[in-house]
Amino acid sequence: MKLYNLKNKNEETSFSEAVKLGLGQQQGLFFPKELPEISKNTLSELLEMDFIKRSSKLLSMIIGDEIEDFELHSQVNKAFSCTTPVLVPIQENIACLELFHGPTLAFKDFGARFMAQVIDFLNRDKNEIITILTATSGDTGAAVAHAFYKMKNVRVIILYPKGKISELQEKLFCTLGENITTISINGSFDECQNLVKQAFQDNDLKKTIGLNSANSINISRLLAQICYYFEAYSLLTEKQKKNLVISIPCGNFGNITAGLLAQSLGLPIKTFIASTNSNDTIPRFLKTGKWSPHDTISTLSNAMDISQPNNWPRVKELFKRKFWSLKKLKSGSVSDLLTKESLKDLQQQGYISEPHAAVAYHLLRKKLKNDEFGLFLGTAHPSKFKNTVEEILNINLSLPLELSKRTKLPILSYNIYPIFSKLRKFLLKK
Ligand SMILES: Cc1ncc(COP(=O)(O)O)c(C=O)c1O
Ligand SMILES: N[C@@H](CCOP(=O)(O)O)C(=O)O
Repeated sequence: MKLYNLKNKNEETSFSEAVKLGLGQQQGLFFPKELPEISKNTLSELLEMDFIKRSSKLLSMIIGDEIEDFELHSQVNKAFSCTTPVLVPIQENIACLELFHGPTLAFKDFGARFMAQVIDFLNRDKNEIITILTATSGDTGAAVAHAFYKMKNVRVIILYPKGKISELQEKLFCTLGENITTISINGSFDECQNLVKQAFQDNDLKKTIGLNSANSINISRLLAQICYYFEAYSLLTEKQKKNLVISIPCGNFGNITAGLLAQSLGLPIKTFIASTNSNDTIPRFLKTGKWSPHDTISTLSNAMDISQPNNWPRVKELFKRKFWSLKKLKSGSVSDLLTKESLKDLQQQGYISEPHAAVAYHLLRKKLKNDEFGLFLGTAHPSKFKNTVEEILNINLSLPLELSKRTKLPILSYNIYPIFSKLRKFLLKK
């Protein structure tokens, strides 16, 4: 597989190099040079396979012969076997694809766990120290911390906006210790993400600490996420497959990039809806053609509180390469008030959800036509937002073991201001 840097198309790399580099020169994201198209016959064969076998096959088709099939299969098996997606019918024409049955109760487990397997493979028999610097608005941090926990020669540093993630999200990754260091930043997620990008521009630092990132900057994260769109499709009836609309709760736009890549490979998805909370840079851009991010606003769906979505250049590139019009992409933003109403609406139908999925559900209901079938993605377990969900729905939620075993542990985080020189000092000292 060859990839190029979106900021400098002359910079080309292999998949392994792109995974090791994370980000290209001038903070440019890597993007696949070839976009294979799967024939109808191959697609039918793939859809007959189980999740692990199909995902290994798909990733092998995309990545090529850089990683042998048996090795890739073993990586996918280790990464995905504890995170199987579940399809839950809500109404006759709407279902939720739950992607939160992994160890950290969010869809981020797919990408983070696959990336950890690839890094482990690439670093095997080498004694290089790697520093995985990652920014999180709540869920990526936990998935990355657990995926790389106690991995030899890897240290993980996670930055998150202080006071802007849920208490339980924080407990899930800031209580681990060992090779996991967490830093709360006095600022927004966007500032955390900018610190990560700045670190990549510092060549001395990069070399000294063996810098990498497990944000969706890293292409391995997104390739892994393509796989669950195929799984979703395989779980539908023939009628449901016909006019399939998928609504995705969007923050950094990694999830939707993976979905659009799945579509570009030949998965017959009719429409995607990019659903955001009040951090609506993309819906406004699609409406007006103007790029004008506002300051990041705190909302109920905190993991989507992102005003400069990192993956947007990849979405734009894909549309350009496929000669698709951006008009094809539906979008919208949902206020906290409507998020609450949607959560209650789901509760009345017997389904307990959480604010991120509720944003996607709201726009799906609004935009779905009579002859269409709609899926919204359940990206996190409701218990990660226990206080919020309990208050809105007037219920008591019990905690899954993954969370309950961490609630009493102390938070081990450091705290700094979003100033790069401070982070640099920390990274060199620690
Ligand atoms: C629960 C949840 N839903 C949705 C999102 C948004 O996903 P993406 O950043 O891939 O757009 C996130 C964070 O990324 C999240 O943690
Ligand atoms: N919402 C994410 C933000 C990080 O984005 P990613 O695309 O790099 O995973 C989170 O939960 O941390």
